[in-house]
Amino acid sequence: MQGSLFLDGLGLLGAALYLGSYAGLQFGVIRGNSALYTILNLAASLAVLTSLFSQWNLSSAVIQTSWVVISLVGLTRLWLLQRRLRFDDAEQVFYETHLGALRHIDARRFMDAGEWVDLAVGEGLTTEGAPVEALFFLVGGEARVMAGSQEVARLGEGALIGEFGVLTRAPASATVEITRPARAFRITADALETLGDRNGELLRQLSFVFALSGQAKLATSNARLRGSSLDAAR
Ligand SMILES: Nc1ncnc2c1ncn2[C@@H]1O[C@@H]2COP(=O)(O)O[C@H]2[C@H]1O
Repeated sequence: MQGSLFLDGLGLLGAALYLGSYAGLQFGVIRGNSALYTILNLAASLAVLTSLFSQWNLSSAVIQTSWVVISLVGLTRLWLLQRRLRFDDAEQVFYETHLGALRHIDARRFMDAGEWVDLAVGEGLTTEGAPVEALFFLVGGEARVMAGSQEVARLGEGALIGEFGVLTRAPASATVEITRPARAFRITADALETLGDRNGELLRQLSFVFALSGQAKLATSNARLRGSSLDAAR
């Protein structure tokens, strides 16, 4: 008798969980593709399924068992997706420095289309006047930026290199060469083009990211020029 009371209670709890999750979905409190929604449905179906042991009903058992299986498949799919979207430490730095405005999945696609490379001192990343073949993102190390024979900047951790020309394949505005061993994310102009053909929104976001980086560099260069012309005038 007590056991049957317990099972009835469990059945009612299951019903409450079903109704609560459905109401949450309809009222916009819970998202249908969230883990929470699936977990509530899993708990509801397990509770109702267990409660059937007090009063067996085959069709209800079939529904609840199917609900449990579908929920478990859904949760496994969500877990696999989350795992795939995870960034390692270097990727996380890249994401936080430049790619925060991108959807997680698009940042993942972008990074999957490139590779991480170790760059030795003397290695050239761009050659002034030659088409930009790849974009680099530096993690550590250092590179110098040469316009003709003049050094115009030094770039280190967090810098993008090649962002002006990589999408348009314009001639590089400067020659960039590694001066301290660096680890870098590298994505070729070809890979970016393929990515952009498939995903126009990602291309638009990347253009924005590259423009922001270029703007910051221009502002730094202008400030330096302003400083040196003031020095010259004194
Ligand atoms: N004044 C500058 N300061 C910092 N970086 C620069 C400067 N001029 C050129 N660069 C970098 O050198 C790269 C050469 O290729 P891009 O012109 O595509 O993009 C350029 C920038 O990433």
